[in-house]
Amino acid sequence: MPFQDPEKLLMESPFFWKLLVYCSVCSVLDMHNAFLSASAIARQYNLVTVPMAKDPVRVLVTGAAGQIGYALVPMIARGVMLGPDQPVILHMLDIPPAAESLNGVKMELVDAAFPLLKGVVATTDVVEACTGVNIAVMVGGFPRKEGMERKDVMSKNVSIYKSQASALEKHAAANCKVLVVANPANTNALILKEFAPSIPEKNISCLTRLDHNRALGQISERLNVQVSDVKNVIIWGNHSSTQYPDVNHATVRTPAGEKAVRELVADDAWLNGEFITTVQQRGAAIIKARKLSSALSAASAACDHIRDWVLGTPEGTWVSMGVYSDGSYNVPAGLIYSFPVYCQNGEWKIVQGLSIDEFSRKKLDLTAEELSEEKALAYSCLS
Ligand SMILES: NC(=O)c1ccc[n+]([C@@H]2O[C@H](COP(=O)([O-])OP(=O)(O)OC[C@H]3O[C@@H](n4cnc5c(N)ncnc54)[C@H](O)[C@@H]3O)[C@@H](O)[C@H]2O)c1
Ligand SMILES: O=C(O)C[C@H](O)C(=O)O
Repeated sequence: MPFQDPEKLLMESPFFWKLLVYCSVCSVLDMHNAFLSASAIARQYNLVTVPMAKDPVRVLVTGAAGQIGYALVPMIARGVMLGPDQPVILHMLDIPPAAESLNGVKMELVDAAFPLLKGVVATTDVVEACTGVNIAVMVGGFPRKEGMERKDVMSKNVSIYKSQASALEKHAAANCKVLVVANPANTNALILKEFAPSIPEKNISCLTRLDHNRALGQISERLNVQVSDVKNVIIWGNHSSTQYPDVNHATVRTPAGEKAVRELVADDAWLNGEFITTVQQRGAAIIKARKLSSALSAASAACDHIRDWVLGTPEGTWVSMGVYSDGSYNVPAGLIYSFPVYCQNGEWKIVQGLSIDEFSRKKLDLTAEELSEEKALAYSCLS
């Protein structure tokens, strides 16, 4: 049932008004007490059906003054992430040089008068930001600048994720779900996991849903079908140019039933070549076109990721999430690697038993190797 304001529902009930008049008389025209008495009686005796309002969920967005943050926070406040009946309290963290801009975002959130938004914490204090949060979307990080080596950017970001891991571990709500967006997303998530040992590994993930959605988009354009009719692509591995977008199990809903993407595209050269490189390089193509990295699609994918994780994936549909490898599909355990997952009751499970051909095997191994190298580099930066 959609969320309805209980007080408004009470006011709309003719019976409530009769009761109110009666209680007013009894309270000798003390209307405030009369209202409280009438609503208490009405609720106690179930005279009016009033749905229970949900408690707000606290959602942390780090790097909230940045460009993904600016696209993401209104989506969360509108119910795109957790549903149209779920009130939220936004916790927004950024660093002191961005404090004024962060405050501007807070002002805009107030001005937008989102009915689901029950509070905003805008802070540069990591402890205040993390306190009591149920969901943490980690977007904050140091962008790569001209002349910087890969190791320099890795070094800055893994130190941020090491310190924010401790703050989340100590101050977030029990069972807080964490999504790392900032690059290198898989390795930042791994560092967060390693330095927050009391957060269960099943609660830490990284964003590869943007790549998954990009793959759906490419197939939909190629076949000229609705993107919502395409499903079960897979992104394996790293959110980098070694990721493997795999369509071997993907299908399209057609008037004649579900058909395999490979059969409909009927062009293996395209599927094994240009399709893969287009998805792998899409982030770079956006940077080239916009002179900025993707933001609205990244924010939308972050909402998709959390929504499916919390509310479940549709029957027969899987999505891609960067999660802690348990050795499934012979991917080395101990990496944060993107797998196909089903979600139910707030938990993800890796889809098992999919066939992996020789072409795919090489691609799964290549991206795993890159992740192992990143892990070693991250540890060398921290030591
Ligand atoms: N995984 C994905 O699919 C995906 C997609 C797009 C972008 N990204 C990555 O997301 C990150 C954010 O992108 P953006 O375009 O919003 O960048 P941005 O530079 O616009 O914003 C980053 C924000 O993080 C803040 N920040 C820096 N250090 C911080 C810290 N220690 N704590 C809190 N905040 C901090 C900065 O002040 C800034 O406001 C980048 O690393 C980008 O590469 C990932
Ligand atoms: O920020 C980037 O390097 C690209 C980003 O991860 C993306 O996939 O759009």
